[in-house]
Amino acid sequence: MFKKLPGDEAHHLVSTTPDTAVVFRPAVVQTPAIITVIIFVGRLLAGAVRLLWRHPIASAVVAAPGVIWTLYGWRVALAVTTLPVSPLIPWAFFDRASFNHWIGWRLLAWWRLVWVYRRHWQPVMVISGLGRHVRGRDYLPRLVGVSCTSWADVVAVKMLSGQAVKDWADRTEHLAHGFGAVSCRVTVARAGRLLLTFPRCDPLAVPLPAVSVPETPSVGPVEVGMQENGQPWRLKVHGTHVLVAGATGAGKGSVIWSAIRGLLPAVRAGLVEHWALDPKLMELSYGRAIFGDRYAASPKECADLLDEAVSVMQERAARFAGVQRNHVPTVEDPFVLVIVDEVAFLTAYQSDKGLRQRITAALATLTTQGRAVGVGVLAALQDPRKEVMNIRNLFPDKIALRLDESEQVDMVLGDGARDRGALADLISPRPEVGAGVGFVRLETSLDPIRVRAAYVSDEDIRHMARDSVGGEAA
Ligand SMILES: Nc1ncnc2c1ncn2[C@@H]1O[C@H](COP(=O)(O)OP(=O)(O)OP(=O)(O)O)[C@@H](O)[C@H]1O
Repeated sequence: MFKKLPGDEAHHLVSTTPDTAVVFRPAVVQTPAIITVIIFVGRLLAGAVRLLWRHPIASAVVAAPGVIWTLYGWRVALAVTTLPVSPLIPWAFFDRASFNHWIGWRLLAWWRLVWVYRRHWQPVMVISGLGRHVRGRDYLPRLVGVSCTSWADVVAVKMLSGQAVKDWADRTEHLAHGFGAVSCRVTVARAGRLLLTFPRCDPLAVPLPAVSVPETPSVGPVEVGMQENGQPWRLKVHGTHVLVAGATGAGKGSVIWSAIRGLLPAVRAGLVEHWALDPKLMELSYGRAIFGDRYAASPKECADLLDEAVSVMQERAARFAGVQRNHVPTVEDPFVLVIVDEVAFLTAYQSDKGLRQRITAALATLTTQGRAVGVGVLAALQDPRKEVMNIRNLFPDKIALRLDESEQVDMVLGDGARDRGALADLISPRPEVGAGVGFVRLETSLDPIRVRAAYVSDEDIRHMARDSVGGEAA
């Protein structure tokens, strides 16, 4: 407590030693011990009443054994406490999934709420700058609740009035480290309410084997890997165009090959055709037999193949005009998926200006007009800068695998994607941990989803090529 001086007096103070701060001596008030004790006991009682009021069931569960012990002895108390819990043990052993669904995750959520989030809430909010300390009072965002899934804690928060989502998105690192997680993602639940996702473990840390080839022909969405929440990652290829961006070794090949693999039954049924452009001669050449004569490697061949795709597109557009607005794959008009490995080889690094312009024009035509007539483009790209790929915005769906620089994340996924947790520049460069890992934005949500593509090995590709040759021969 500081002795208060009226403002006028402070103005008229004259220091006899210039450049020396005026020091106000605090007035010390001795509080009688009895008052301190009364305040302490009062707070204790108020806390106990608040606890009973807020958590009546939990309090009863804890207090009941003590009461029974006192009244009937410890044997009865032990029997009463263990009997209701005993059926849970076999349940947890034999049907872990349903046990976790009904009991396990709720218990864990309660524990994480008490032990991690409520305990650290005040210091983390104040130090990260999300809470305010005004005239001795803390104004903190409200911790609404915690729920747990198999891999993450989801914390519901009510923001302080006047706060913006960006205030939180800018502090994901503070929040993650403050609550002992490796990362934090911010999602808007509704006006003023956020969901913060703190991963507890990483289900994508180990490589995924190739997804088995589907039984029935389908043009997608094709299962190409797994989402962070354990759900399959299904990639839409029909009715869109997809750009896969990632540094060298990021695993672009695994996305492309998983998509090709998932469409194989539809290829055999004649509903899909894969057209491959392989300017690096490394990736797609491995399964060359899958593409038949729709395979091009030299820039001239690539330009010719793209022009052919444009012709197919224009012929269909002329036929469909006024008859149908969307493409339905049939044997007569199959879905054509034009697959381009390292598209910048053809658009930016191509020394022949004439070919470069031809290829860029054909790609731009396909990506602007091909969707509705059943011609899609799936392209891989190492460097997403505009100078390298000036038509990248013509691809409605983009996937950001490991990127070299943080600025590249928003170039691929759109403004604000990195702030919302798409930390593609922090994906591990170790192939076993980070290859095929990336972020996507699904149509239904602005929030980026972390995914991992399944790894289609050389052996898998050999099988696929052999089967497609066998299939054709049959
Ligand atoms: N989904 C995946 N899961 C695990 N490991 C993978 C996966 N995809 C690729 N890898 C490993 O990472 C290595 C690099 O992958 P890949 O060649 O597909 O990357 P890329 O992005 O196509 O690179 P580049 O642009 O240089 O061709 C592969 O040799 C493989 O061992």
